[in-house]
Amino acid sequence: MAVYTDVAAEDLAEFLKGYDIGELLSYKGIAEGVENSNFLLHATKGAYILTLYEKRVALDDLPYFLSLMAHLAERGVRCPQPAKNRKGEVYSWLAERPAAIINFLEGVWPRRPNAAHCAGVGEALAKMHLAGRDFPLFRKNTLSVEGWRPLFDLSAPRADSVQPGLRDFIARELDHLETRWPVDLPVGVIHADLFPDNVFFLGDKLSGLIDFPFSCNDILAYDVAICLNAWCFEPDHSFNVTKARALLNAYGRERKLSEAEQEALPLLARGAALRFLLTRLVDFLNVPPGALVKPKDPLEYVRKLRFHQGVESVRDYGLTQPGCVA
Ligand SMILES: Nc1ncnc2c1ncn2[C@@H]1O[C@H](COP(=O)(O)OP(=O)(O)O)[C@@H](O)[C@H]1O
Ligand SMILES: N[C@@H](CCOP(=O)(O)O)C(=O)O
Repeated sequence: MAVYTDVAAEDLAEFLKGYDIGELLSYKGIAEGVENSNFLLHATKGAYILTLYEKRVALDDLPYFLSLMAHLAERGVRCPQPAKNRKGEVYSWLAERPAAIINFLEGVWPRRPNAAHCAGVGEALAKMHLAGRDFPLFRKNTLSVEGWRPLFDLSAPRADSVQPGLRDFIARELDHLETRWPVDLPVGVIHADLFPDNVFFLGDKLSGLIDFPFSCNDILAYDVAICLNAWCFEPDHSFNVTKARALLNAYGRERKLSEAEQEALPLLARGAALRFLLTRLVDFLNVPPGALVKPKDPLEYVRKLRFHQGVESVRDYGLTQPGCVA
């Protein structure tokens, strides 16, 4: 989260009259995160998160992820629920942005994820994939392979100012992935951004998943690849195979990865690394003046991508027997 758009107290108090959550007691912007403007809100009936959806969220996509949260919660996946206003709507308008209120989820995200956290996220991801099977809405992933070249075109002219040679590095990787991206792997509802800051724990126990604006329909194993990138590297950028094994095994206990999915994992992990490299690069080069946001480091994902480029088989991610989750 971040704060791109400020909200005046009078406007917020007026906005809250449309909801049955009581009077505004206090609110403050949340500096964490990079995508939307978020506020922690205290009202007489409880604590909530107010989100104003910014650049990467299309208005047409709001019903998808807001109703997905309700769908998942009904099937036992712990995640926040959108509050409906008095007209029964899950979002309305504030400060000229679409805005939603969701309930506050207890827990903290792990600053230093360990193997137990990785197992927790693997299990929760698989359960989410299973719970999404009968979700009736469809949303294409605009940040999958077809979306990467437009991001590259936006960032290419200034990419070398971030690191010399970055432009060519990305261009080569994009060519590689565009010609090999799998088309026949199992698809379904994916979270698409299940980073540590989007998974809450109480002690070692996972207490819930947040941040669904990127959720969409895409290759299920691509979601696993996103998590391998987000959870299984150390601060010194080395890959931690113990964490990866814990994540993959826990995932596999709930939803077994097919042989084809396992074989595709190194390529999917390259794609996932490139996706976050590109969005971070675009954001890094285009911080809006006055925004309360700390752009994330694109070069972290260059290093991760280089690691995956050197991966020969899924065994390098901790799986010992292709075709079966150890
Ligand atoms: N439902 C929630 N309950 C409690 N805290 C939340 C909730 N949603 C978001 N937050 C807080 O806001 C931070 C960033 O939220 P996130 O959804 O990742 O932002 P963004 O909209 O930029 O993707 C989280 O790390 C957490 O501290
Ligand atoms: N996870 C993305 C950034 C978007 O997620 P947010 O939850 O931090 O807003 C990344 O790390 O690049």
